[in-house]
Amino acid sequence: MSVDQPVLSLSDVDVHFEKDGGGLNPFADRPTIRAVDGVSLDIGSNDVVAIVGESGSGKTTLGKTAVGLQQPTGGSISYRGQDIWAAKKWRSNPSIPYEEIRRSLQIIHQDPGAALNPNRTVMSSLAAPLKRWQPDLGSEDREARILHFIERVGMSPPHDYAHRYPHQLSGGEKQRVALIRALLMNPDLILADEAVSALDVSLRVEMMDLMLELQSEFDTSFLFISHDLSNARYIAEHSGGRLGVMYLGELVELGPADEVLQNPQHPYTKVLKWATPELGVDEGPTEPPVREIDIPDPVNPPAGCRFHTRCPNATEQCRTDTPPAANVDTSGNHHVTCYRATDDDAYWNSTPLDGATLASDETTHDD
Ligand SMILES: Nc1ncnc2c1ncn2[C@@H]1O[C@H](COP(=O)(O)OP(=O)(O)OP(=O)(O)O)[C@@H](O)[C@H]1O
Repeated sequence: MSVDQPVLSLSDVDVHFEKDGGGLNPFADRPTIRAVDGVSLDIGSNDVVAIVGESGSGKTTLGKTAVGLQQPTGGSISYRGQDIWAAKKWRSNPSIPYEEIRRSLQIIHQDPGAALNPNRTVMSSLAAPLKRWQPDLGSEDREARILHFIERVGMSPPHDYAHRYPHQLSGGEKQRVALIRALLMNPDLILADEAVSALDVSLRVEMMDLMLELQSEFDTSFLFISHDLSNARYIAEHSGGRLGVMYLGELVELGPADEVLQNPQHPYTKVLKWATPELGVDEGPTEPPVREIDIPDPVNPPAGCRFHTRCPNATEQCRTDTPPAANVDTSGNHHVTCYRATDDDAYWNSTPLDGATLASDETTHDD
């Protein structure tokens, strides 16, 4: 294993589900939901990636797949060079055992209450996984470590909080306990799936600031998932991380947060930006920059570029061909899956679809 090896490497990952259906005919083909399609993403040490996209775009499925909870139906996913599913099935004598991979990849969910046993105190809930992963740690050291973390996340006095039950904690406090539980495992990466979405708006920034502080204190990588661009932006910008945009199962744009927001290249990223008033875009179109409001069904996504049915700049080429991910900056860090990112493509000679135009709307481009 090389030290330069990414913590996680997703290569051309697909996750397709069979949908219940077919009516009364048991032999009918079941429709396929293409929850994640062709996603490639490397996450390094001490790296932060925030993924944003509308409901149903595949964010949760991608996150679960990244941490080894969902098996991909195509492509591969590896932890420090070890294929996670080969390790899980103990194929080819894994260089990293699956248990080690599971410990290194932790999760905090939107609803931390659901992950806490209502009949256990905070101390007991936090001690259980530590006992499993570090059986040699004496009970006094274990308690001291837990109390230290409780205080570190701002719950003071720690002894008081340690003896509370989940129903005696606020939503923000439960989320802090979930964060401690993840950190106690000394993980390489934490998946935070809509981890602040259920909190009051006033508490969200506080919680995100805490995650950012702990991320840098422990050098833990974060995969942060949110349907809300302002939250995803906050995390990615404040950590100097990357922002990824998902649309109908595909990662359509990925790059440094500033770059993606100030110079969005995918027409869908421009839509998300338009729909996020917190980003301070005062000027620009009053209508969303799309031809169609409705999002297509992921069971039967459009051919070609999946966004072509809504895209204000779609051409015949977008309807029939799938654009490859292109780099749009010289450092090679900003990728976009759109023909418009390339200068010399046949796209520019292709006929615009009904209602579309090749011209950019500069007000949404350069604001
Ligand atoms: N286990 C499953 N079986 C069948 N379909 C699934 C399953 N999990 C997810 N899906 C479908 O896959 C698509 C992507 O779902 P996913 O939850 O990953 O999206 P999301 O972007 O996280 O949305 P949300 O924010 O609403 O959770 C959806 O159409 C969803 O219904």
